[in-house]
Amino acid sequence: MDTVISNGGLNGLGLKKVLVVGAGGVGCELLKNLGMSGFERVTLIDLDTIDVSNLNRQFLFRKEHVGQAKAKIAAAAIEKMLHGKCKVDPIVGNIKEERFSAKFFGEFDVVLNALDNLDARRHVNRMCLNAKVPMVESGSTGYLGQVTVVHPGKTECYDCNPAPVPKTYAVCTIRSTPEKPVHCVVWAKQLFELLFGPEDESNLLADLAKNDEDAAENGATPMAEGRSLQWDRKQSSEDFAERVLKRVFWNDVLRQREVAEETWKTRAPPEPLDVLKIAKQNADADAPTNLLDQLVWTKEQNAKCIFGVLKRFVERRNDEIGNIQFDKDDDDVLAFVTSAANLRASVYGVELSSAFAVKGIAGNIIHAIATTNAIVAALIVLETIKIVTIDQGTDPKDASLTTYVKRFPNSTRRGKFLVQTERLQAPNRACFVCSKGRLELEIDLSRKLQFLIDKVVRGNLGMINPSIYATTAGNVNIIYESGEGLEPDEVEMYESNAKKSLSDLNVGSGSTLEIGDISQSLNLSVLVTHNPALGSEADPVEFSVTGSIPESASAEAPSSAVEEEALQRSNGNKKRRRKDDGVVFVPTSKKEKLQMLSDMIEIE
Ligand SMILES: Nc1ncnc2c1ncn2[C@@H]1O[C@H](COP(=O)(O)OP(=O)(O)OP(=O)(O)O)[C@@H](O)[C@H]1O
Ligand SMILES: [Zn+2]
Repeated sequence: MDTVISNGGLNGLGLKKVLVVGAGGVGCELLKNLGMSGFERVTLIDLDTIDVSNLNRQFLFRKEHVGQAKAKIAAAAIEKMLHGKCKVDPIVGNIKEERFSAKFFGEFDVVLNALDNLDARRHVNRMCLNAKVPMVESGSTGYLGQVTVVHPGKTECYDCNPAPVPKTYAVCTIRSTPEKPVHCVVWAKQLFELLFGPEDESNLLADLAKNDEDAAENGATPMAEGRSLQWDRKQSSEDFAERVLKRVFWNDVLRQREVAEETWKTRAPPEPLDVLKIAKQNADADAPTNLLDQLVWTKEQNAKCIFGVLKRFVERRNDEIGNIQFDKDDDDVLAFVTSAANLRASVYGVELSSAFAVKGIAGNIIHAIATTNAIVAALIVLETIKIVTIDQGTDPKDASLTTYVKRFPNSTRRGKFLVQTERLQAPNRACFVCSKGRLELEIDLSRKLQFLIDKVVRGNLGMINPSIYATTAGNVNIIYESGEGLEPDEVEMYESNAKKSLSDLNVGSGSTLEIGDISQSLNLSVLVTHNPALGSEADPVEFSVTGSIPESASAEAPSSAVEEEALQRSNGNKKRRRKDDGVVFVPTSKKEKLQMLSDMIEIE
């Protein structure tokens, strides 16, 4: 430790200001490497507290730190380890908060991502582009790892390659012909969201709730359309549990046997289960309590578990019902999803799974491997040193690299390698983030504005506080705004708009949406095409977004001078400037890349 050089250190690394985002598996390794390499001025942001499950690989944390802020404990551990030579400034917070503005990012020489989710990565990418600060991006998933560098305006940004779409399943497989545990887990998650989550018209089981003939039969008042399986406030917890169980494991299974008669000629038909009877008859079979061992529960245990947990939601968490998000770390949620998936599996003759396995499938988890994290963190530091010591005038494409850590060595003429490098590419001229590319959106216009906001604008485009202007036949309409500074009547108006369909808001085929997020300094032009077939059983893809090169972009390079201010406020009046509607070119497809980001790995 005493070998650390001070006074700016070797190559002046000690004077460089580094921002590290994330103090998890990769972050802990990275902080140690930075300190040991001679970096002395590090700012560290993490929003989370230390969990017992972090201790096996996040080696800066000890048992006594559980429950405390990661950023603070990691900073203190590094300072102690390096006798105060490396000063780590901890910030407990979400990097997406507005206080972390482009000015904040601009104070650093380099930003290092050690994150575990796509949203935060995309946001940091945008902030670094705005602040013109180089960023090192990383990912680690099981045996696979990836490190790459973004030099704003000079190399590809994080959004230049469209994110892989998470695996979706044909609605009918989930709804009526599950064959694998994963199909049952996806179904159970959907059922959970239907019963306890926010209203979502794209829930795969929405129709299950609609034909609720037995709601009336059981004396329950049918709720709003599509929600009749939900808890009716007048209902006891036991009645609610009975109704749900009878509905999904008995009545609906009988219906599936009739409806899909053809299917059962080639495979065994589903067998309805009287879950309530099983749960009550086996009063002495223990309901499972340990969710993390790898035992597979029996049918009886699953029955007891689901009956218990359904009642528990009503008895203890009724004020949250309608707003509970799926969370793999919420024990009630995991107990529900495991037992529901396993009972479904029993009905369809699919093998049952342990809660541990279900947690992995439902949360898309691939267990972290400390060695991969260590390799990734080492690569991040190598790229960082190159960035901060690079000679002015050197093309960053000649210095920085993308590196993949692979599970199996690939053979090359020079031998077999577990680590493979690739040159950085120039920005994708159709990228809507760094090159002002135009976007085309195909969507069913009977969808609600809320769907557009949640799935397209926040989900697909990665915006946080969007504003949306629609232009149809030359008329401009402000249909949505969010973020701070809105008047109460505006908030009310936009909430009411969110419930309307896009066509009711005058958005038609050929309309242009100008979608902006001031916090990300991002404004986009999106050309809309109506496609009523999207999101149907035959075509489960709910919408499609494709990038294109705007006609106005210069042939040589994307220019930040093309920057437009589509959304501008002045004197309380909203004014806007519009970019020409250019002819749209579809870009040639980008080279195939290994997709290793931890949260996007396919389940199968
Ligand atoms: N928006 C964000 N702002 C700040 N920190 C974030 C943000 N999103 C994620 N992080 C932090 O990034 C780190 C990622 O680390 P890692 O992948 O090891 O995840 P983990 O939550 O510690 O472990 P696991 O998910 O494997 O249980 C976490 O500490 C997490 O709190
Ligand atoms: Zn880009």
